[in-house]
Amino acid sequence: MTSLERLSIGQAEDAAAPIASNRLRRGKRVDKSTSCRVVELPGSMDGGGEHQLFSESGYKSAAAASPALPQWLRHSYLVIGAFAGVHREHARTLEYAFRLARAARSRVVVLIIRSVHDEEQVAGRLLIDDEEKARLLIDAGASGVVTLAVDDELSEMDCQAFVEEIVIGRFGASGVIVDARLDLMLAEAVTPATLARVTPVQGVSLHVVPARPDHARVQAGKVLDLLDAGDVSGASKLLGRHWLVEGVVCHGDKRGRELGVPTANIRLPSETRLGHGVYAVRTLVGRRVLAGVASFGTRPQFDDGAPLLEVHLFRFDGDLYGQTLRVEFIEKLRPEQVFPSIEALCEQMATDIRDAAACIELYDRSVKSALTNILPLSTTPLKL
Ligand SMILES: Cc1cc2nc3c(=O)[nH]c(=O)nc-3n(C[C@H](O)[C@H](O)[C@H](O)COP(=O)(O)O)c2cc1C
Ligand SMILES: Nc1ncnc2c1ncn2[C@@H]1O[C@H](COP(=O)(O)OP(=O)(O)OP(=O)(O)O)[C@@H](O)[C@H]1O
Repeated sequence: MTSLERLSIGQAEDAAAPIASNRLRRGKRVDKSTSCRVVELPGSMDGGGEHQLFSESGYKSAAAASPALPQWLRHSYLVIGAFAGVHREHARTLEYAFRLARAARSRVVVLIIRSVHDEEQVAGRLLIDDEEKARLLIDAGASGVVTLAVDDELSEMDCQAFVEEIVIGRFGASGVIVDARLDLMLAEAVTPATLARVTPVQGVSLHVVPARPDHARVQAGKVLDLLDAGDVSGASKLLGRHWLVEGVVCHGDKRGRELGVPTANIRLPSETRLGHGVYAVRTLVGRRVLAGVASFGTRPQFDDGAPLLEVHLFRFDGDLYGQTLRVEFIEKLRPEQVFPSIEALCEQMATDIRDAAACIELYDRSVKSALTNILPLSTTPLKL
């Protein structure tokens, strides 16, 4: 999703209607309790559009409430996995699928099977939610993303039923691409081995992306440990993109402007494990990406209150209250500290601003010279 605007979220009835418009309806945040949602992404949806995404909270509800997959997405290559965190390991599988699809002049649809473990991680903002995953996968080049949670119906399927009812029945897929370590816990484990037994009989090609050795694999847990330690650049390397958060700007203690550094305050979920400290950030404000410096923590200098993200944007003056910002973390500059005086804190903040500006300038230059595969926030791509 290039504009990174608010996604349009349909409720159950919307889901029954075909998506016919490419207009983004500015809506409320996703109601996670909705049984079935259709998320509409920008792009040409009429006459064989490119971007479509369904997110469903269970197989049964999906089958009952959602429309059949549009004709133009049938006979695609189907990538199946959990996509927890959407990191470079997933990009590798996707890249494989894109190559196959290009050669066959076909498309790639991603089927995300969402696990309970994944949901727990998402709740703590440690991993990204369905909406964010879908944005990344669509940006990376997938034509459709469907998310299914393992409900009673799905969990009772063996591999054959999974292939017959979902891979063929729902998607009409011509090929399936999976990571060698796929292990979906249904009534019978869905793994490359069980798929290999079933798919040839059903006329579906199976492509297994070979596993890399353990030490070379990216695992969501490693990313989380790095975030815990505030090592956001290390986490970015594993993710193949920057870790980011999204939140609404709320009112604070009216100190920022007095200190000469106004900060847009964003409350992150209490479980957020990002290490406290001062970071160089890039922030999406409307359609503009602005460099800035952010402090995440308890402000020991003043109150040691609840952790808060405070973002000071460079070359910006305006009212941000109530706006949704997306903040991308580039580099940690230092830990939160207590200074001998407010003046000393202000001096340090001036240094932080200079350091963050230099850090982001360097980052921008390295992106332009293509030395890094982490591209600008507005495209949030996945790269190998
Ligand atoms: C670049 C930067 C560095 C900061 N460093 C610290 C720090 O080391 N210790 C601290 O207690 N607060 C730190 N803060 C938080 C400020 O104390 C806070 O932004 C200020 O109190 C304004 O709060 P308000 O937005 O609620 O008015 C920092 C803020 C910024 C923007
Ligand atoms: N360059 C900037 N970066 C961040 N916010 C800015 C900037 N310029 C103006 N603002 C506005 O100023 C606000 C932050 O100001 P300040 O830090 O003084 O207030 P606050 O802590 O939110 O307290 P209160 O809302 O109670 O006045 C932001 O929410 C935003 O609306």
